[in-house]
Amino acid sequence: MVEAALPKVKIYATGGTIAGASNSNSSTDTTQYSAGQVTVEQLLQAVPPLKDIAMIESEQFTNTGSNQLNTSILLSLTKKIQGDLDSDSNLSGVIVTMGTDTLEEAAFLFDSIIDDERPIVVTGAMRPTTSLSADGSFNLFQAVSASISSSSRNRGTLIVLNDRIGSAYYTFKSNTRTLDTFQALEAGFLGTFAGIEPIYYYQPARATGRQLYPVSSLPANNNLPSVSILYAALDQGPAQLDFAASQGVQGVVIAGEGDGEADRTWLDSMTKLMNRGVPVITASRSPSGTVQAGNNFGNGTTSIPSKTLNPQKAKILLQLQLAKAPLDMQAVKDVFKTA
Ligand SMILES: NC(=O)C[C@H](N)C(=O)O
Repeated sequence: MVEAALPKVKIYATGGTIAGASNSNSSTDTTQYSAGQVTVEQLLQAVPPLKDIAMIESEQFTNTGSNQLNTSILLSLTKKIQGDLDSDSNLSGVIVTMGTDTLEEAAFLFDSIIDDERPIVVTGAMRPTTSLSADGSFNLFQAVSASISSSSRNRGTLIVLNDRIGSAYYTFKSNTRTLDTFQALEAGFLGTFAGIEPIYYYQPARATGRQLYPVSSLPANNNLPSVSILYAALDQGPAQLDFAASQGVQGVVIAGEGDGEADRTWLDSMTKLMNRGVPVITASRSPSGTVQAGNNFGNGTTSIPSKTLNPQKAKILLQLQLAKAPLDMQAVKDVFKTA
């Protein structure tokens, strides 16, 4: 009897706590360790049963904390993933291991660009490899298990940690420490795991607002337009907005109060930027809820509300849109209308 070949997956490892290790060799160190210390080969060796479920190819893409990544590095990774999917019809799915700090916007970027029914599964960990009850190896196993499941297809990029499957569009890091940090408070999770088996609550679907920016719409040099996120708070005047404008920023996202609010004194600076063709998106510093208004600053403001997107995801969307159609304000408004 000929044995059926195992499904083939590709893992790109970029570092993070899932590849982290304590500097003091302490099994209770979950705060002072260094991210990106362990190689992808070592990660795989720590999960022997993986070889029973999938044929794994792996590549050490970077090995760093996710705060050291940038959109240029992530774009080059995204292009590689799209290339792998395009050239290998035997590939069941792709896994990216990374730090959790910027995982939500990295996953959003993959989801916005990669055009394929096969899943991209992004995973990480909250405890380093040297810790008691380190969560990385089981997260990695579940990520591989999700990536080879036919029920994961046509769902875009998935975030898998701590027994849960979330959509890259809505899921965000909600807690600096806890294992259940990734949440999708309003949209809900797409699924869970019964042990290692992914269980989906719904038929495949994409987020309503998801826009596709295929690789062909993106710059060959992987440099996306510069967009700043500015944080609103009491007593915070428009100086940071004026500074960003003086630095030639190409777009601004305001992490506003509540429904995207800021001090009324921001109004002039915002309007000037918009009149110069620099889009100003109003998002919220609140962790969930939509931003609808876009003109709460008084008469005549024309900022663009981020709708369901938090500031860091809105920033990626604006960067992708400005790369595709620079200086096209109407196109930016249209894209955020359905976000
Ligand atoms: N849990 C983590 O992975 C956090 C880490 N600082 C990182 O993002 O690289």
